[in-house]
Amino acid sequence: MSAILETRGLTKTFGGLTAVDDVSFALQKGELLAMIGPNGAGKSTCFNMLMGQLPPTSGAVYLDGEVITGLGPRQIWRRGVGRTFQITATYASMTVVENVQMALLSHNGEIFRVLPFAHRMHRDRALALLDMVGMAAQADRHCAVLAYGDLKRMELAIALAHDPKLLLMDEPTAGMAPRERLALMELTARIVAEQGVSVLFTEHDMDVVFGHAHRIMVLNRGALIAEGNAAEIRANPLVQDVYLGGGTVFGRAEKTDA
Ligand SMILES: Nc1ncnc2c1ncn2[C@@H]1O[C@H](COP(=O)(O)OP(=O)(O)OP(=O)(O)O)[C@@H](O)[C@H]1O
Repeated sequence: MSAILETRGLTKTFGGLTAVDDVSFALQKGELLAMIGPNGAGKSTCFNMLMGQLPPTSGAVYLDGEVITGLGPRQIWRRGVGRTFQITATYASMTVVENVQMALLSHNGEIFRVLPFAHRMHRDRALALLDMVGMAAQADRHCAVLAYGDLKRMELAIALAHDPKLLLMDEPTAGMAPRERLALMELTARIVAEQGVSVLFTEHDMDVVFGHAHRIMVLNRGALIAEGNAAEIRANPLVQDVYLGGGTVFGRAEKTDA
């Protein structure tokens, strides 16, 4: 395996606060890597630096071995990094398939050139992507009437329309019911396995993390304090300390495994 994404000494300070503190990690190709940590640990700040929304104070980010530190979000996106957000952003007035078609048009740089014919373009590819996320049957429904879990699946299809080699998912299951969360992560794991996309995600639901991540990193107060597989992370005394009374957090996940 080789690294698709790597950070070295990534650091972000806001005034006197070090939100991300000298974080170095590597995400291997085809890996589903989770970044966890309590509120304020620095996960979103880290994501924002990876995606070019925030310049690091120091340190470097490499995509497929090339430095991308300092590039803007659009340049990084063009290099094959997709992102899903905590709050889903879609065109509510369009149908499901039209939203994915728009993403395909944007990916191909065709948006303005072909707007009058947009509804006809890339429909087959859009339907194939919707099929991949289990949404083909809802293709012609309007987004405004979709259940939240379905919107999240559509958002995944939109992210995949850009054919990303790396997908950054910031709390992909936020706002979902527990069973829906596991289903979305199961779907993500399947896409990782079948499409060869690499994924880095942040998540508060430990069942989701321990159920599906290949590897887990733990941030606390900006610093990377542990890294390993589910068993190693559960057994790590530092991690248990961070998740005070950690019995609650990790206990739930253990029950799922049993
Ligand atoms: N733009 C900013 N200006 C000042 N401080 C910030 C800014 N963004 C984040 N912070 C601070 O940096 C720290 C890390 O925040 P961040 O949002 O990255 O944590 P997080 O792990 O994503 O938290 P959560 O799980 O609650 O989303 C926090 O103390 C936060 O208050």
